[in-house]
Amino acid sequence: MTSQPSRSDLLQCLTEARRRADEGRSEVLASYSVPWTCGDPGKLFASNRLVESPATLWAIPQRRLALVGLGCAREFRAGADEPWATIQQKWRHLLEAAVIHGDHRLMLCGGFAFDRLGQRRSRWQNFPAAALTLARFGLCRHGSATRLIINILVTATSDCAALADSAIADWTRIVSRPSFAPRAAAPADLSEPDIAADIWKCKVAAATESIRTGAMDKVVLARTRTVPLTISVEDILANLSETHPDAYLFAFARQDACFLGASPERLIEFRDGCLSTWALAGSAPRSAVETEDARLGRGLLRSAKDRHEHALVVNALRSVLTHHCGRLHIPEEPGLRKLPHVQHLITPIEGQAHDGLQLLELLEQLHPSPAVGGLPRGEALAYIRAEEELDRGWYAGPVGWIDDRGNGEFAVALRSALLREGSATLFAGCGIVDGSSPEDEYRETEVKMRTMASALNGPASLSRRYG
Ligand SMILES: C=C(O[C@H]1C=CC=C(C(=O)O)[C@@H]1O)C(=O)O
Repeated sequence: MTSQPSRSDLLQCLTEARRRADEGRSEVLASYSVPWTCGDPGKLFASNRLVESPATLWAIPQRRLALVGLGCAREFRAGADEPWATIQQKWRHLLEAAVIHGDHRLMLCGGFAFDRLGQRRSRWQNFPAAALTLARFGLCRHGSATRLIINILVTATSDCAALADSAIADWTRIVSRPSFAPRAAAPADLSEPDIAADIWKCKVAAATESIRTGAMDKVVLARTRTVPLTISVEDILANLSETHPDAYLFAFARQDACFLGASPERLIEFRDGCLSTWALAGSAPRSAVETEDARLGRGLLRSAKDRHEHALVVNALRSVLTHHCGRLHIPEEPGLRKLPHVQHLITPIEGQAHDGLQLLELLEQLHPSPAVGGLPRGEALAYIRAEEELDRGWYAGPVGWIDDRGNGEFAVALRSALLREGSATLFAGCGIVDGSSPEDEYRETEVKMRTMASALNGPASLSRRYG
């Protein structure tokens, strides 16, 4: 069922917020929602991302879950030396006096840089170290039900009628904004060149040697590949959604840049104290031939090197979670997570958090897990900063959402690319442990980049799922 936003209901919500602001609050949130018939969330995001910045998209196609955020009512940030829990405190403070009209949850959506202390390069200039956005316009689809949400901050002097009118007019413009045509091929921006294959393999060899001599147990090294962008964001999202229906689809547009991907890795799902996280590490390619694919999977399950790489992640998650959980369930043996181009070892972990534990506090302790950083964490991060020669930006950082009850879900921003100025920079990394081979690790990053490479190649490549 679709209904237009009702001017009188929105005005009533805004007026009540102004009344509360008048009682001594500097600003009060008015949050209004109405049922909506969702078109294509990817299209809505893509056609508005340059005008309604920041724009956010979060979706799990298989679960029929999609969140789109356009524009900003309030953005919460944490500086490099501020705990992420401060964001949750500020969020709770804003919610205390909020006026809510409609049957919806209020949600922040956004992401965190992989390394808040790492060097910043220009390509990530609009992506802060931590930014969770309360969108001015939100679309929340859950199964067959979708709601349009309008969030507005009101002060004691706000003109509520003008706010209501401009919100309704802006939403009308948003839904009728046409899609962008696919961009013509533009020269790729190579001002920050990607590392040459030989040099990267030397880095892997050097890291393996460091590990062999006992400086670390594991380090994840990443690299990039930059290609011209010849396809629209709408088509990229449609391709990802079709090929990776059970992945976390995410897209964050900030000014003219857009970071997007299809992540296979859950960092945390948190619902009323029940939490779930996945250890995901250890990889093998897929094969289109079933028997060969099964052989590759068995080989991965038996590989001592991959089992060790995986166990380091499981143990690191266990040591964080034991402090915070009454009940904790960790299977003894990993299983396989099969994706279109690659298969991974996976251990799904579940627990019951102690009372009072906050999602963002836990998130900060879980990140970066050795699946994207290394072990010991401090040594691995220092090694990455010194040797990787890459600003990872939001790649391999947590991306996701948190709602007004403190529930939420965050994925690790893998299998992703940053689009900017006619080019797409693809990111991929792999865990280096004792016994890693530079050739194999290089090939593994190539395979991991295929998620984005094939989505960027347009519909023609989609039939070659294992190519
Ligand atoms: C760092 C990445 O993958 C991680 C997640 C799964 C498997 C991994 C591995 O086998 O190395 C990595 O730890 C990436 O995709 O860029």
